[in-house]
Amino acid sequence: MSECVMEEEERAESVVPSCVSLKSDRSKDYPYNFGIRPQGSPLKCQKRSASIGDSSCPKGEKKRRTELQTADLNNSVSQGGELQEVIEGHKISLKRRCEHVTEGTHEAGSGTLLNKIYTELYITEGQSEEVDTQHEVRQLERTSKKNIRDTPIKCQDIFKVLSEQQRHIRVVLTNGVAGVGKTFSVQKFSLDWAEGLENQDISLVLPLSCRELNLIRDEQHSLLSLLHVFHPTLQKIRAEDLTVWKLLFIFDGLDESRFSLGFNKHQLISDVTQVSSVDVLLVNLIQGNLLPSALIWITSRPAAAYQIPPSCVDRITEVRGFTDSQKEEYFRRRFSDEGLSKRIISHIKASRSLHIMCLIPVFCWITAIVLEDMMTRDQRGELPKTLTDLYSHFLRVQIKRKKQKYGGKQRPEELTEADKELLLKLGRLAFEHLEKGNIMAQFLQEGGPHGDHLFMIN
Ligand SMILES: Nc1ncnc2c1ncn2[C@@H]1O[C@H](COP(=O)(O)OP(=O)(O)OP(=O)(O)O)[C@@H](O)[C@H]1O
Repeated sequence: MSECVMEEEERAESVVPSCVSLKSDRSKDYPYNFGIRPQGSPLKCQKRSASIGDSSCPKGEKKRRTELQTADLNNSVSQGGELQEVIEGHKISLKRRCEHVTEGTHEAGSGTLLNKIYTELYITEGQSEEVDTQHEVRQLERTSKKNIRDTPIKCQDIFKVLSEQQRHIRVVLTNGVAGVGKTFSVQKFSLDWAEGLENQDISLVLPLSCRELNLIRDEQHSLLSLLHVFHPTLQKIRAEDLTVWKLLFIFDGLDESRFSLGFNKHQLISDVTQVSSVDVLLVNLIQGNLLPSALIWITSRPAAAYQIPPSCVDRITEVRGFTDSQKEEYFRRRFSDEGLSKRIISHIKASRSLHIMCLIPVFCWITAIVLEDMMTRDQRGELPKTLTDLYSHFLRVQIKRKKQKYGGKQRPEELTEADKELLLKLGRLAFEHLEKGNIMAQFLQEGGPHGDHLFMIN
């Protein structure tokens, strides 16, 4: 999909690390969030403390030890309670950030509820074999018609052992093309967990966006300090807690990572307090040298997934997008006006290319934005039937929204000379980068009237 999208409020703020906030501009909105179900941490602490005893001790020493054990136990119990609080706080904060997606001109955090618009995705275990070089409409058409022998799997089940042949699933790699819903899946998985609905055997879910990890690429960290940086609510968590709890690390958007993950040659790290470069920490986590019992979920566009050696991966899944009935469900959920959703659905069904492209959720979103605008406000124009039509209208709607949000003297529909110049420059930039084979690039336009703007060719 070649699109040049202006990054603005259209994307939800990344819910991952709040302290290193960078507005996302991948397919659109994102966020994550996590919670925890402490698996009785005080109990585990008690066990650890109680094992200190040694029957071969002399009497005085034994008494002293007993006293020490009791103190340690009390300490652990109170720390366990404190830990529980920290975890609950983290859960609440992540839930808050995960439950909304910010779209349109909504202020960050006040957008649509994820659960209102989230539509079940078609996810399979396994992945398509070949890299497809056909035009994307043909590609998608073939994909949707392909006799898929891979097994459908629900997002919330990706770490579950589903058949007798399967062993423990520690590392899951989820592939999917741009805009197919990988980040939304991460967000939904996290929200369900934070709300206590799914995967409650996991103590702590830790989402880390690869894009945001890039920001500390040149820094040295231990795994513990890295967590503190990206999840400040977990400041009080200690090294030993990480080994006791069942953790899930989620690395979303491997394709955006600028790390070179050297799986063949790297420093071995098994201590969560040992400082190293971030890429070395990631490799050790994925390989299981560091926190061997932690679960790891990596999402990636297919072209970048090769970075993870197959030997490290216990399960590969692929987000395939929406089936035909899920496409309809998406539009029904999105619009409370039933008449409008019916009209949109029948328009999409009548246009072969739009219908095929709506396999990809982000395309459903673009279609929804454009058709809603045209059907409710601008009824004169002919509805777009081709992709070029649709993208042109999308650009127009985005410019209009930007003007509505930031104000301005001219009518929102009108393009100023400056708008036209900017659009032509963006077009030229996109074209030049596509010619160079850069299918994804970000540019920062500094000093704009409303601060910096991030543009992405994607
Ligand atoms: N399950 C879903 N229900 C409703 N809308 C969805 C769903 N999945 C994705 N979308 C829509 O598609 C957009 C893109 O999804 P998402 O960001 O999750 O894609 P992605 O696979 O992570 O893309 P990229 O590889 O570009 O990061 C979302 O912002 C949302 O508008």
